[in-house]
Amino acid sequence: MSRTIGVIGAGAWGTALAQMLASSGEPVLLWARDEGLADEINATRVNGPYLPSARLAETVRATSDLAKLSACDMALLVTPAQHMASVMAQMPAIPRDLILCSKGIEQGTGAMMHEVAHKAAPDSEIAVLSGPTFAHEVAAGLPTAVTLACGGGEEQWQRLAAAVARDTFRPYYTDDLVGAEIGGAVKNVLAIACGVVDGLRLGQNARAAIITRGFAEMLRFGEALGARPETLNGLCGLGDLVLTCSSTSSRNFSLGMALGEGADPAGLMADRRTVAEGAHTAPVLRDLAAQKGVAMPIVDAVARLLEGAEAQEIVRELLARPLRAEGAHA
Ligand SMILES: NC(=O)C1=CN([C@@H]2O[C@H](COP(=O)(O)OP(=O)(O)OC[C@H]3O[C@@H](n4cnc5c(N)ncnc54)[C@H](O)[C@@H]3O)[C@@H](O)[C@H]2O)C=CC1
Ligand SMILES: O=C(CO)COP(=O)(O)O
Repeated sequence: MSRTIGVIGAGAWGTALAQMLASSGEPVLLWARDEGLADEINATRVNGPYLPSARLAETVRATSDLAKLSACDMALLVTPAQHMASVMAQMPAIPRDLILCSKGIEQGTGAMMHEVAHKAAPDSEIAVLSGPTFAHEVAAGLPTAVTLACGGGEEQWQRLAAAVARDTFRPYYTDDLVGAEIGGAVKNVLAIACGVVDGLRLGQNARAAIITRGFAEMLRFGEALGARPETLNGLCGLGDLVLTCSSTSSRNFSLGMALGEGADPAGLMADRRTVAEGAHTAPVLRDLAAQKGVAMPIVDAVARLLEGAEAQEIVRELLARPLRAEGAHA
């Protein structure tokens, strides 16, 4: 068994996590799909297409050979949510400890990421790392705190916390995998909604209203799926919601802004190299909420906008909804 930590996915977040882990001198093996990118990272110490701001430590080695990651005893999975299953299926063996870092829900199956991972690797112990974490800040060593949800309970937490905590990277424990995943998946959709508000110049009152009413949607959906409210009140829920709903550094927020400014959704999606997970999560989240009888009007609005509905019309509809008690469940 190699003591090297594996990071599967060399987008912005996988690269930042690799650099954060390597900051203590640890060897880290980073998998990039594209052989040319792996070579470029090894030769220049920079991931130009996805995280140009960071110069990577010498102990980060990139490879495009997934089989090499199978030899690690711990791996962070950092692919876009929709590609996690296909990447895992290509691995000859899956490391025992898996830390899932993607934020989304699988289209077609409606599966959460830990369900996708468990199906592909029933013998692995699964954890979820999620929270307010812009990749470029983590790579720069700026202070960051995350939720580390461990399905294997406190024993796994002791092992993983020791492996991923660093001077400026601080994990907090929970055993609530579902809550940790719902926070990250739902906040991406709400960040799109906040971007739309900005793009339409609807003001900061409206943004605060979307964050608060969106958080109520996240809590309702979480309750229906068995998440604990205190998890969603934490870094992976409220923390990440606040970060991504108020910054153009968020790809989801920026996508929403462009929609609010009148861009064509299909064109926006076709032109992307980076992932805006909320656009993939919105339709599947809307369907899951409907199946569970959970009212999520803001999520529904984002899904319709992405299907081409007119933004001003959606806003009129949201504002015309019946008046109700703030704590009401609908
Ligand atoms: N960038 C950030 O600040 C953060 C991102 N995340 C999450 O991490 C996950 C990955 O996002 P980023 O690293 O930001 O990605 P990115 O947007 O920087 O890069 C896109 C990634 O998708 C990969 N990709 C494209 N098509 C693929 C395919 N068919 N199979 C496998 N991989 C494919 C590309 O190789 C690249 O690594 C997402 O779920 C995101 O929500 C979580 C926290 C922070
Ligand atoms: O998840 C993130 C920060 O916690 C990154 O957000 P975006 O994917 O919207 O850029």
